[in-house]
Amino acid sequence: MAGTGTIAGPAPVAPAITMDDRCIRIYCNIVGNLDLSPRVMRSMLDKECDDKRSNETYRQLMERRLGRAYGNGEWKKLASFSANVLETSTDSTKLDVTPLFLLFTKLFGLGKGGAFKDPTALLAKLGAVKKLRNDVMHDLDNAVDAQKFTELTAALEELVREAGRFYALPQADVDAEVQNLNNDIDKVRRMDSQIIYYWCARLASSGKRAIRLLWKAKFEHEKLSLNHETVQRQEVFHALDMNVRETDGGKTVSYTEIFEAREKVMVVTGVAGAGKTTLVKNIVLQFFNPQQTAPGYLRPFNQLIFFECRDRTTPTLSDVIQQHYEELCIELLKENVLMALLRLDVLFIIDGFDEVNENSRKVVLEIIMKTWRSNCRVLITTRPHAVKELAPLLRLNDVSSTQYEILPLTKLADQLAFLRRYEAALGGDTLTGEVSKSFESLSEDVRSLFTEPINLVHFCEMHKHFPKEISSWKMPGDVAPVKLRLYKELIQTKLAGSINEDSDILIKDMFNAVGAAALELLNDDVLILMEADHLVIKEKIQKTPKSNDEVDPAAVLSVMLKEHKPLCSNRSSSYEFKHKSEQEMFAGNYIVQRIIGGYADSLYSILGVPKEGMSRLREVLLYVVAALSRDSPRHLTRRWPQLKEALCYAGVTRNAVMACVASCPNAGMLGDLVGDGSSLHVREDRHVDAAVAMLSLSKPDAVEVYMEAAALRGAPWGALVAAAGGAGVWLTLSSPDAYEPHDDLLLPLHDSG
Ligand SMILES: Nc1ncnc2c1ncn2[C@@H]1O[C@H](COP(=O)(O)OP(=O)(O)OP(=O)(O)O)[C@@H](O)[C@H]1O
Repeated sequence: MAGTGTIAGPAPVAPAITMDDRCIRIYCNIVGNLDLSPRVMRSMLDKECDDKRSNETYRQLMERRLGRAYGNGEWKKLASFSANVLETSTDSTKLDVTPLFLLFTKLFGLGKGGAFKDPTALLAKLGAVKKLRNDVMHDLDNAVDAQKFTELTAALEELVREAGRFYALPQADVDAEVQNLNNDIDKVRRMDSQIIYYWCARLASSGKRAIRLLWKAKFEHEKLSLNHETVQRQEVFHALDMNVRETDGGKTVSYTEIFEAREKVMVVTGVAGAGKTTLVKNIVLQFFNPQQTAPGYLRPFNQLIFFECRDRTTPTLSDVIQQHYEELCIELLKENVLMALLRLDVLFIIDGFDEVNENSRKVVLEIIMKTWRSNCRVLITTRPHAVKELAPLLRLNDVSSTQYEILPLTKLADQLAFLRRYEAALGGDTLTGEVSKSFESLSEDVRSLFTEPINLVHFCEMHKHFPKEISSWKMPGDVAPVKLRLYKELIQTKLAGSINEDSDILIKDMFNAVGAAALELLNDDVLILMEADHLVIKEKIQKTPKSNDEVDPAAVLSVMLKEHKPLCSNRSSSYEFKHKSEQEMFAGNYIVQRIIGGYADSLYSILGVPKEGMSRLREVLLYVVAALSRDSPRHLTRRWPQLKEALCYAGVTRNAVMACVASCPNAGMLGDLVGDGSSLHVREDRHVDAAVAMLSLSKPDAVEVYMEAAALRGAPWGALVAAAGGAGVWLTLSSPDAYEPHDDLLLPLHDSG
């Protein structure tokens, strides 16, 4: 069979052909659609393009007929996935059914030499052949259907005869072509195991089934980062929206719509924890789900290849193929399986381009170079900063792409829906709704810390591990102590395997390195870190005493910082703590460690900021007081005069003082800050206890209580009146029931003076 792509690689030992009838049917359909159809169409194309110059590409021919050149955007829109092959091919040998069909439709639209012939009948016959190709290549049930091959042979004969009419060929020529076609059809029926289409048939027949188990085992479950609990990945999957980067202002689309892009390469970007890997793993699971036929957006693909850029051990694409189709590669050789695969309709997924290394870069490049055919598509995920490295790689290989950005979950309804899935998956039959209820009860400020999926999963984990702390979160800063513990455990997981010793001290030192930088940046009023700042912190982490070469400081930092891709490709990335309160948390933690570590330095020299600039550290100082009161009250007492002064310079508010004391009762000495001659305001029931603690150490002129009667009834109101001593107590009660008696709340005031 001429031009059928006989195997170019080392010939495998010819297998004993014990093909079952099913495989023969698939073989016929594959050869019919991948070989016979294009050959018939190519011979027609040569007639249609008899004016084509030998060194002219099909794009150039179309431009000549159009009378002008296409703009690049116009061309991409017009030629879609076939753009590349049509602008590089000067003959039809590399064109298969999809670009051929497209070419015919466009050429007919352009007309030839002013003459117009109605192509409707011919296009209908071409369309029938193209439809059969897609039916067979996208659905195995059709590929095993012998009737499809019968339909195809009939459709091809009709096409040859219709082309004869359209191009006014002599009847004898048409009959000869039909005879040739029938001879080829007969040859197909006597299967040839030495041609590439045989391997294609084997792949189409058993390839998907062979790797289904591989991916199911790898991806079916998701292990949570902290408690090693697992959830079914597909059960918790939340369909995230995407922003199309190319369109200014950004159109929002669902993740399935990214496959509607005209470009063959789709690049999905997202910050750390935005859900890139989760997205592609779910796509893999959906593709291989044995229970259902693949969802519509995946139906055009016959095979799926998944490659992770963090892989350092797979040097070539054929090795990747070997991992996918181990058994077939033993029999057919990996190079041949790869060659055959590239003839099928394949989706290549490349995950985590930002983690690419010397080896995996070669594989990525091979994928990009070998998938020029219109039947392959490539989905690449990356953190935003690496786009500037990926874009030139694509450009250099003349590949156009569409870029999408995963959108954060900013709406409460979406956040709750996300949490409920995890809660249901973790709670088994006992869904209590506690996690989502607890989240819903948080203030909007606090909730704004949880817009990336990873943070929402952390919330679930914190809820499980530290539920009491969560119920006391009132401000973003409240999340910090619990987060710190969580960060510690996340880094421990990141470092697992790279350190042998107890990681506690190493992590403490790393936190200090990051905290010192966070403090310095706050002092300079800097929230965005430039590449140089990032480098300095990385060096500090590397120099921590228990660190070693195995510890990757960038990986440790990626747990704490989020990265921003520059808009301009010649600029470097910038970084940011996941929230300002987290920067304050790391800075505060560093100060606490310096104080507890027994350093004699004055507070001001630790803070490194003059009194006038102290307001920048307001929240940091409150964090320090709260942390010391929790972890080492004696150090709080010892440092209190300095801290009090700094807090005064920082202009800490009464409300903030009250909130701080409320979350750390040992911090009652903050009452000092309320000062003589002023009054203490109590507006929340949880602050009543705090006010009692503060009054034991300071004596304001008055205590003013503004509260709902029911709330005050549940608080130690009597103790507050007693602690107020000589200070005047001013009580303003509110109640939904105007006639409800409140005599009980007046009782403690009796004899109070
Ligand atoms: N769409 C989603 N549905 C449910 N959970 C998700 C989703 N996306 C992410 N998650 C959760 O967030 C975690 C982090 O997501 P993922 O690893 O996919 O992020 P990423 O963008 O690949 O991050 P990185 O850049 O750090 O590799 C996942 O392990 C999963 O628990």
